[in-house]
Amino acid sequence: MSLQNHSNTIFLTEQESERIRAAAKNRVRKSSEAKGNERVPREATPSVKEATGASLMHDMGGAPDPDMTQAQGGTLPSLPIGQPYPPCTASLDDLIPMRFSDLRMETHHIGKKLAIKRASPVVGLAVRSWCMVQDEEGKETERLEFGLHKMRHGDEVLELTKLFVVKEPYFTMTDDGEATIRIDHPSDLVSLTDEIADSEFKDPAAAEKAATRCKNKGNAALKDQDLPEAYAKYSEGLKIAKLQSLQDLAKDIARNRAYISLLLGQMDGVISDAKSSLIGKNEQRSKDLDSKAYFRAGSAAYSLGQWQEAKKLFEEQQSLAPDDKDAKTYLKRITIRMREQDTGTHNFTKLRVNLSKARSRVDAATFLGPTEVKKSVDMGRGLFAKRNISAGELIMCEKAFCVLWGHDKEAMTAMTYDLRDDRIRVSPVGLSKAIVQKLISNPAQIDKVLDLYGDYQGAGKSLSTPEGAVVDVFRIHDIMSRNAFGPGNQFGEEGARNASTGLWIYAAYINHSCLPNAKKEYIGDLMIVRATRNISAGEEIFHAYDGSSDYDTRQAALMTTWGFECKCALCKAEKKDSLEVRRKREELRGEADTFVAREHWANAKRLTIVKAQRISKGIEETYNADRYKYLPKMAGSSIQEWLGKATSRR
Ligand SMILES: C[S@@+](CC[C@H](N)C(=O)[O-])C[C@H]1O[C@@H](n2cnc3c(N)ncnc32)[C@H](O)[C@@H]1O
Repeated sequence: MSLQNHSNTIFLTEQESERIRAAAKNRVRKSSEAKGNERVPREATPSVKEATGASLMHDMGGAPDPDMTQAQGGTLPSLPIGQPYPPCTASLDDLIPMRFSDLRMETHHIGKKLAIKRASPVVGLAVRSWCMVQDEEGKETERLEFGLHKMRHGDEVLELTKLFVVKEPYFTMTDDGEATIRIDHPSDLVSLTDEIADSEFKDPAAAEKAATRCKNKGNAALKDQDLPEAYAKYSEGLKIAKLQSLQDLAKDIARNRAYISLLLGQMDGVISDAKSSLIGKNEQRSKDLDSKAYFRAGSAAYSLGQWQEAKKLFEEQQSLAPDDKDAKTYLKRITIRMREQDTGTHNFTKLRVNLSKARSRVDAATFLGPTEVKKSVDMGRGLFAKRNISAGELIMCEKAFCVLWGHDKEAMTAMTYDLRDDRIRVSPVGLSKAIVQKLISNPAQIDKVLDLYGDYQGAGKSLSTPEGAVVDVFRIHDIMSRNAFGPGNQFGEEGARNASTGLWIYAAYINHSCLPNAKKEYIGDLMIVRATRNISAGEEIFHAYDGSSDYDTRQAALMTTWGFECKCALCKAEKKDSLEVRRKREELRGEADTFVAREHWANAKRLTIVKAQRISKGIEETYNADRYKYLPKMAGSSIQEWLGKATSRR
C-alpha cells in the first residue's frame, strides 16, 4: 500500500534488518530440523509461574516486547510473514481428538482437534499473545501462541476463561526455540459452551428453563456492557430454544441478540436475527416488538450500504409504528443515499465541513459512475470508462470497506519480513487485523474482499464451517498489502507507527500509471476519483500509486510495495536514460525544489528569475528531445510552474 504522507518514512539500520532476517531464517531452520520430533513434556508449575510472571511484568510495563524493533522514526513491532498455511475447514464433529502427547514438532495435525483450557494469565504483546494451556484433566501443560488476530466478537480470545478446542493444531517453535502451539486463523480456535448438560437439550421443560436462564444471563451481561458475554449467552439460549422449537422464546432471544450484534458491528447477524424474531400478529405488543426488530435490521442494512433493503425494512417499521421519528429520518437519508448512488451528486462541500476526528466516517453512498471492471493488458484486471469522461469530472467515489485512522487505537504499523522474497516492508498490520475482524463479523462481505488481487491464493474461494465463517488471515494480509491506500493525515496524530490506511474494494481494481488520467482525494473515509484529462469510452482508468518524480525511487516503491515493474511510456523512456543522466536530473530537481521553497515568485527580481531559468534549462537538457517529445518532463514541473507565475507577474 502507499501512504500519502511521505514524511512518515521509517528506516531500519542495516544491522537491524539483518537481525530480523537472521532471527526468522534461524527459526525456520531450527523448526524444520526438529520436524516430526516428539513433544518434550513441560513441567506444569514452573511453566505456569513463568507465564504468570511475564504477564505481570508486561502489565506493569516492565518487560520488553521481543517483537519490538528500533527503527529510525520510532519503535515498532517486526513480524515474519510468508509461511502461509490454510485454516481448518472441517467441522468440529469431523475432527479426531488428540492428546498433548500426540503433538509432533513443526507439524499441522490435519484432521485432529485438541481440547485445551487456559492455565495462566495471558501475555498480550503487540503482534501476538501467549499463555500456558492444559488438557482438560490438567495433567499436561503447553505453551499456546495466538498471532495478531482476535476472535469473532473482538474479544481477546485467550482472555476468556472457558474451554477451547484447537482445530488442526500447528505445533512449532518461537524465535527462541521454545515449543509452542501456534494459532493464526481465528476460526481455528473454538470456544466451547460448558454450561449446558446434554439432558437440558433433550427434556422440553428443562430446555425451556435452561434457555430462559441463558437469556437472563445475556440480559445481565448487556447491563454490565459485556457484549461478547451477552452474545455468547443469547447464542446458547437460542440454540436450545430452536432445538426444542420454543418459538416465542427463540424470537425473544433472537431480537435481543440482534441488538448486541448491532453494537458489535455484526450487521449480517443483526438482519438475520431481527427477521427471525418477527411475530407478525395484529396485537399491539407484537407490533411493538416487530417494529423494534425492523428498526434494528434497517439500521444494519443502512450501515452496510444496502439502501434498497434498508428502505424496505424501515417502510415495514413505519407501517407498524407510523409516528416513529427516527425511522422517518432514516428514510429521508436513504432517499439521499440512493440519489448519490445513482447520480454521484454528493454535496462534497457539506461532507468536508461536517468532518471531524469524532466524525471521520462520512454519511455518503458509493457511486461507481460510468465505470466497469474488465481484463487489462498485462496487469490483471483494471477499471475502464463505459462512456467518454471529461477532464475534472467525477469518475467514482467510494466509502471505505475498512479504514483505520492514526488516532484509532488499533492502527499499527509493523516491519514485516517476508520469507518468500526476502524483503522487509513497512506494513499496516493493524488494518489487516481490522479487515479480518470485519469479515468474521460480516461473512457476507468475504467474497468481495477475496476477489481482490493478492499473491497468496490459499484455497482460492471463501470457506465456512458449521462453527462459523472461516477467514484465511494470510490471504487477507496479502490482499491488504496489494490493495490498501493511505487516506492521508486528515486528523493529525498520524506518525510512523500509526499511519492512516484503508481498503476501498472497487477502487482497488484501478491500476497504476506514472502518466495517470485520474487522481484520487479523500473526504474522511470517502475516496473520490476524478479525471485529470478527457477519457474516452473503453479507455482504462489509471491513478498513480507512487508520485515520486525520480525513476529509481518510483520503480523501487512500485516493486517493493506493489510487486511490479512499471512499463508505462514514461518509465520506458526514463529506463533508457543513463544512470549518470538520471543522477544529474535528480540533483537539479533537488536544486529546483529548494529554490522554489526559498524564493517566492511574487517578489522575484530579474536576477532570481535568471537563476530559475538556468536551473530549468539544466533540467530540460537532461531529457532526450525525441524520446520525451510527447512526455512530461516531471523533474522540471515545480520550477516551470514557478517561472510561469513569476514571469506573468512582470
Ligand atoms: C490495486 S491492484 C489493481 C488491480 C489488479 N490489477 C487486479 O487484477 O485486481 C494492484 C496490483 O495490480 C497490478 N498492477 C497495477 N498497476 C500495474 C502496472 N502499471 N503494471 C503492472 N501491474 C500493475 C499489480 O499486480 C499490483 O500489485
